[in-house]
Amino acid sequence: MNTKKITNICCIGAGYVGGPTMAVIAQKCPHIKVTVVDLNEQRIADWNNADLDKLPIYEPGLADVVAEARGRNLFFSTDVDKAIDEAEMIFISVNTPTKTYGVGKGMAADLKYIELCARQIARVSKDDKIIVEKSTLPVRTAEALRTILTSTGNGVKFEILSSPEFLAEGTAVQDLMNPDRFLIGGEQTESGEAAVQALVDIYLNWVPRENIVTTRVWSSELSKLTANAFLAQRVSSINAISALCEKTGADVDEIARAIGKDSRIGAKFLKSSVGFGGSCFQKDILNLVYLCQHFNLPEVADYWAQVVKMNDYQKHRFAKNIIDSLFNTVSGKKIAFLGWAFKKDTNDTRETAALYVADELLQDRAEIHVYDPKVTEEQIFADLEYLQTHRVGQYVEQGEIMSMDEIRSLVTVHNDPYEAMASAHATAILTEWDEFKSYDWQKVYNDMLKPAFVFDGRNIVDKKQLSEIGFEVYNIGKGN
Ligand SMILES: NC(=O)C1=CN([C@@H]2O[C@H](COP(=O)(O)OP(=O)(O)OC[C@H]3O[C@@H](n4cnc5c(N)ncnc54)[C@H](O)[C@@H]3O)[C@@H](O)[C@H]2O)C=CC1
Ligand SMILES: O=C(O)[C@H]1O[C@H](OP(=O)(O)OP(=O)(O)OC[C@H]2O[C@@H](n3ccc(=O)[nH]c3=O)[C@H](O)[C@@H]2O)[C@H](O)[C@@H](O)[C@@H]1O
Repeated sequence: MNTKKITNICCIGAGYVGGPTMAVIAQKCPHIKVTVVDLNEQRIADWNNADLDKLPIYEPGLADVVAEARGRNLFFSTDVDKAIDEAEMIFISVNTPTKTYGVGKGMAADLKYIELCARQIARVSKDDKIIVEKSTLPVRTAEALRTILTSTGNGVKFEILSSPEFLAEGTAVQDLMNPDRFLIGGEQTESGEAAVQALVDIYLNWVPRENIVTTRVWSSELSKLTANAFLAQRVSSINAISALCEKTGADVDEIARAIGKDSRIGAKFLKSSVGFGGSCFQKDILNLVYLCQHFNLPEVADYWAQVVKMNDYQKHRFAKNIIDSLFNTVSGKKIAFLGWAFKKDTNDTRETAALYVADELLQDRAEIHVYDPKVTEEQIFADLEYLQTHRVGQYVEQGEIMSMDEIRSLVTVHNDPYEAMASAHATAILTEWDEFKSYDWQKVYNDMLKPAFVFDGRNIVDKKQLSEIGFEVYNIGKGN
């Protein structure tokens, strides 16, 4: 096995993980050539765009990192074969969505893109390589990769490492620059340990050794699903308490502050909300549930499934509260949406709570006027269209499939938040963008219909101030 220092890396998948991760590696390791490849020509063209505002992913600080490394030792290309051939280490960073068909539909991770990568690497490679699983994968995927990679019989040797990514969107660059830890799982063989060391050496260019954790492969793979399950469970736990707060007059933010002071609990990730979104929490928990079912652990499966159920309930509760408060129907009423992204500081909308809330209101024929500082109109309609063809989840399944013509007649996307809210019956805050806090709420009030409702799904506006202006304000987890 090759134990020399790595000088040429390839990453398959130029998405939210592959792009920022490789940009940071390239910036921190000018001696390593990093090539990020993707089948999606538009995405690669966008990564190569001279105008850094047009990068395919919006992340604070990312444009500066790309500007420094691109063309020096960071390259974006569609020539996957060439990049594989030249690389000593190949990161696989392709998407692993929930299966939408066949065995494990709606639960298991769809590994078809991973398998395609493995087959392509096996076909193209002429010398030994280290393969790094960056994508989030079910435990024991490395075994399947090995079977494919070693099936050619051409004598090329592969070491497979698991190094899952823990970055969060919106803070990707910061998370990559100062990670709590980088994790590497490898085999306990001489060549396995050499491969682990090769990757440790790369991370050591900017991460202290104590923040690089090494484990067995299976532990590393399962750590990623476990971390996301624990994080999502915290959000569902505080959201469950928010429902009880609303019935009892307790304040969920005060509770979060009180319990967060306990160092065993910790203060982070206790922000009650309209529900978690994003491409990973739900997908990874469903994957975990599927694995537990597969290994005949139904009690464990049920335990984790409840985290997703609670999240569906939270989104539903928010939508239902809007309808109930607006005198039991929103038909023909104008509801402004502030925010569409699944969290602030990202243009990513995958599994965003806003989509599910919009769907429930559209079922009742509300007119929705959306403003989001970073999400495009095209993306919002693509999300709504996707939902019509993938009605999965305890509440959306009950909804009827709507035609895109009807949806387009009910949904308007605005570039100006004040226009979105003018003459609205209600404003719903779905994403915690900072700019929403500093709006001229008196002007908003003047322009809205009365009674003017604000449903704050992120608890970011000052309820007292808005109530004094005259708004009817509903928060999450605050007895009204
Ligand atoms: N989005 C996030 O914040 C995080 C995601 N992850 C995990 O990382 C993985 C990737 O996620 P994202 O970057 O969000 O996905 P993404 O969908 O943004 O990017 C994946 C890219 O892979 C490309 N691709 C798929 N098959 C390919 C092939 N055979 N050859 C070349 N390119 C191919 C796609 O065209 C796409 O551009 C997933 O497993 C996800 O669970 C892990 C941590 C954070
Ligand atoms: O595997 C992944 O994809 C990533 O998933 C999450 O990152 P991400 O989904 O980008 O963003 P988070 O900050 O975790 O937020 C997820 C959702 O939970 C919500 N959330 C988060 C925290 C909180 O206290 N309350 C809350 O409602 C957010 O608004 C958002 O909708 C994890 O935080 C990352 O460590 C992980 O790498």
